Amino acid sequence: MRTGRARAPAAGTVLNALATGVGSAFAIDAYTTATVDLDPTATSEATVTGEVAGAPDADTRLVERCVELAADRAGTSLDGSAHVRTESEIPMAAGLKSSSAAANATVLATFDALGVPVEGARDEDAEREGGSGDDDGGGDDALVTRVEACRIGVRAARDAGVTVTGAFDDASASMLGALTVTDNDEDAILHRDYPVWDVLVWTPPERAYSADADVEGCRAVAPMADLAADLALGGQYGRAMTVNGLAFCAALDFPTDPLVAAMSEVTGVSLSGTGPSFVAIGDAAGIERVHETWAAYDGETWRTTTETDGGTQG
Ligand SMILES: Nc1ncnc2c1ncn2[C@@H]1O[C@H](COP(=O)(O)OP(=O)(O)OP(=O)(O)O)[C@@H](O)[C@H]1O
Ligand SMILES: O=C(O)C1=C[C@@H](O)[C@@H](O)[C@H](O)C1
Repeated sequence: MRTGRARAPAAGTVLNALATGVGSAFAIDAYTTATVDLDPTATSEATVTGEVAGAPDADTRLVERCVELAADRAGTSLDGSAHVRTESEIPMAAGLKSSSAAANATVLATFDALGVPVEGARDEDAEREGGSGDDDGGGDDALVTRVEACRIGVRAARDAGVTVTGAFDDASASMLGALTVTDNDEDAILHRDYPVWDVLVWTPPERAYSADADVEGCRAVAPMADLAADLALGGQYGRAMTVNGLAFCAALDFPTDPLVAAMSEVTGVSLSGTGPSFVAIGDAAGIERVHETWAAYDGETWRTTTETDGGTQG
């Protein structure tokens, strides 16, 4: 039996990509951990099974597909059985990129089990991969970069049907850490930065699966998404977030009260992903004032910070 482990962080939204294909997200300090057990004993049919700790009915197709695709990339055929188990601090289908974190952690854990180190400091990854959707490994097939590992998880998410655009924005923020702006149609990184913020998250009790989101409604706010993209590419992440929040709350029929209550106290505030969570970024004092207001809402309100390390093996 060979066992591999890895973890990857959740993320919050600067810009939802459902309107135009351009999106932006930043990693936060909450994690999903994956453990992959590979039993090489040959069976008549190789099996990959999945399990989500605390959620026996969860759909495990995403993480199972991640194991298959990572093994393919490593040139290993899964003749025996493979089992992946995830444990997560991130609520599922809450807008906090649980699917990206689970996919990234599983791909990294599979490579860990196979003894394949995933290369690349975060800046090297961004430089090597910046702007190119075609160059998957810097030209060296033996080398797996973190961006390539991330693209494997994005492909698995598309295969499993849990995403609309592939969500390379969320996946790259989770895998590389810090903040990315991406073109999800090309799976390309357009911009990268390392802001340090206090972060407030409100997660209402309901859940919203990204694959069920009203895509036509999101496309209708494309002019505001273009404005948010210009702001984010110019480094004005907070203003981009708040424009995004107003536009996508309108498009997806979420309340704007949490945004209005927060926007004069913080640097930026938005609906995260396709909801229902909201995220605010700013300094500690402003975040604490908004915390007092959001704490009265139903569900969980919690403080965290930006995360800059991204996914890690072992
Ligand atoms: N911890 C996990 N382990 C295994 N699979 C997971 C895990 N978290 C999420 N998933 C998969 O992702 C799906 C949820 O995807 P969805 O995109 O709706 O959630 P999200 O990533 O939290 O939301 P958003 O994209 O709005 O941030 C689940 O149905 C499951 O297939
Ligand atoms: O499924 C998708 O393609 C996406 C889902 C949300 O997280 C969005 O925030 C993201 O930009 C794209």
